[in-house]
Amino acid sequence: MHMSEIMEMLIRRGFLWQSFEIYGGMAGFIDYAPLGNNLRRKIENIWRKYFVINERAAEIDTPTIGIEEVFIASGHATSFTDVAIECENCGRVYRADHYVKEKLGIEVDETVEAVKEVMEVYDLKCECGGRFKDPAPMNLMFSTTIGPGKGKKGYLRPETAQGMFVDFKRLANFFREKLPFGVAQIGRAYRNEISPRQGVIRLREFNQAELEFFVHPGEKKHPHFSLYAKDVVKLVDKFDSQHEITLEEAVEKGIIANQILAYFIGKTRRFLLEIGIKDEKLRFRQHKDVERAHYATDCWDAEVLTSYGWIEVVGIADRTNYDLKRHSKFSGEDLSVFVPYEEPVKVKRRKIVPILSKLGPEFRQKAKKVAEALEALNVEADLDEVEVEVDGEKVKVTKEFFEIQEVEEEVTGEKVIPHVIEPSFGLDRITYSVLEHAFDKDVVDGEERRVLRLKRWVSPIEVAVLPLLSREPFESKGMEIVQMLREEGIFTDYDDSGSIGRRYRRFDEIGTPFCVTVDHQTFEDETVTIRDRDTTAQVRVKLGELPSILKELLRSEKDITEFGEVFRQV
Ligand SMILES: Nc1ncnc2c1ncn2[C@@H]1O[C@H](COP(=O)(O)OP(=O)(O)OP(=O)(O)O)[C@@H](O)[C@H]1O
Repeated sequence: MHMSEIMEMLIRRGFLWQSFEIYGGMAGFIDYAPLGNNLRRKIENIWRKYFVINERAAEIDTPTIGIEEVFIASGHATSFTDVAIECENCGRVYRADHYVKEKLGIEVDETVEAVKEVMEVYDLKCECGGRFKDPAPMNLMFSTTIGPGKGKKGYLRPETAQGMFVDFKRLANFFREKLPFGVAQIGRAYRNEISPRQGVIRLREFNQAELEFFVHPGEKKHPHFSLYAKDVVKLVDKFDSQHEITLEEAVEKGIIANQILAYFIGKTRRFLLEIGIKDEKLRFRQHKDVERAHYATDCWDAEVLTSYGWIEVVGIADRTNYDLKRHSKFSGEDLSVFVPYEEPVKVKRRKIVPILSKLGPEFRQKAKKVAEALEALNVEADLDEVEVEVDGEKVKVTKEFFEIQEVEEEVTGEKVIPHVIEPSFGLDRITYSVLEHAFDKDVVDGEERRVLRLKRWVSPIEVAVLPLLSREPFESKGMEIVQMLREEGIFTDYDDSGSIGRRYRRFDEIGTPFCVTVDHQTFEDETVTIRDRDTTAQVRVKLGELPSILKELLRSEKDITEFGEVFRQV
């Protein structure tokens, strides 16, 4: 099976098209054609079932353009870079680590220094034979201007995640300040990838489904871990050691940093299997220390084997509280939640008691804020002077303005900035991998056929209604059945052109799991045949029972022969 053979089929049959095709196309952009679009939507809905409905989580939708402040705080404005190399002769620009891997077969750290060294040692040249300029970092965000004239600087979001961090205060309130909770977002993300030469794998505009799961920093556990604890997963750790191990053991041995990461690895695996990724072509690879994003402590990628090699389709990262802390610092908002203790505890502390009669005349309108800042301080020893911050300004307060007293207080809880575990899914890579893994060929009736063995519940067209002969009354009966199935919410197509064998092949090629045929007997006893794409077996069923039988077949992997008299078994 070759990549170009699959791509040819996907384009011809209406799954994926090159964007701007009539103008020559543009690398890094694809159109979802009717079938591909339906497939991706179905995958999204299954994702929702796993990561929103089945968690204490909610889905939101925030703008795809972000104001500059957001990306300064998140670090993307300075750190979201790849190292680029530009040819002095032909002007082509490459992503350095990819070019080095392709030409020299070695991995290079994504730093300017490391790339420079490799270029010198191996005397790396451009494909045109030209010399490269010095490597330089290139920011991957698309920038834009919001509003007329000079306007305000903005960026197209490189991930959906920031929208969820920026809304954290409202979200915490929505979840009644009770941890853990998750926030999900499905939407477009944009990265000005340097040299997107891998077709549908590296896009400049792509679709992400991200879950930010906020937890107490001291409780990196998930209440439903037992659901996946015994699942055996293939892991490649940061030292390149391979393990085939239960998730429970991987946590016990410290291969996976915490239980909640393991939980999401398990859940991600089950989701990917449900949509049709093959288990034997799926592994989880831990990021090496040098590879991890600027915000993460531990990170695992779900990688899928395709004709492009192993590709990352999901990143599952422990982002700690990096993002919330940064947004808190840059916005001045308190992004902590108050976590109550099971029992209040008594603590002794030395407290500053401000002397208000003296503070007033000295600090005037700021006096109240100075007093509050003084009260909030914890002091270890007697002090002659303390410093507090009021409205961003540092203020020195000498001891004539306060007393230090030891008090016993009842503390009912603490403020914490939650940590976040983030499973981040690339829907385009996933959709493409599902198509590749489903692509198959076999021999039916002595002829080679191409068949897309998609899981029934993701197939873009679920049922095809085919009149045996393209004339009346077969056609009207066929259209009547189409209408009946569509009203039941089944994605149904109708085809009356060409021989019945050719029509079956057409629907096999696009992965339609069932074909319903109107034949002579239909008019005698109100029955039709259903044909199964994978086994090509056919059964005869009563027309009145057709919708319920198809619905049951479409949500299960049941054998068609359970549902009716076998009409033809190949
Ligand atoms: N340019 C892209 N085109 C399509 N999907 C992408 C692209 N960049 C990232 N993704 C998807 O989004 C997911 C989460 O993004 P993340 O930031 O972890 O990717 P990444 O590690 O930067 O990807 P890569 O190393 O391949 O550039 C990835 O697992 C991937 O499936």
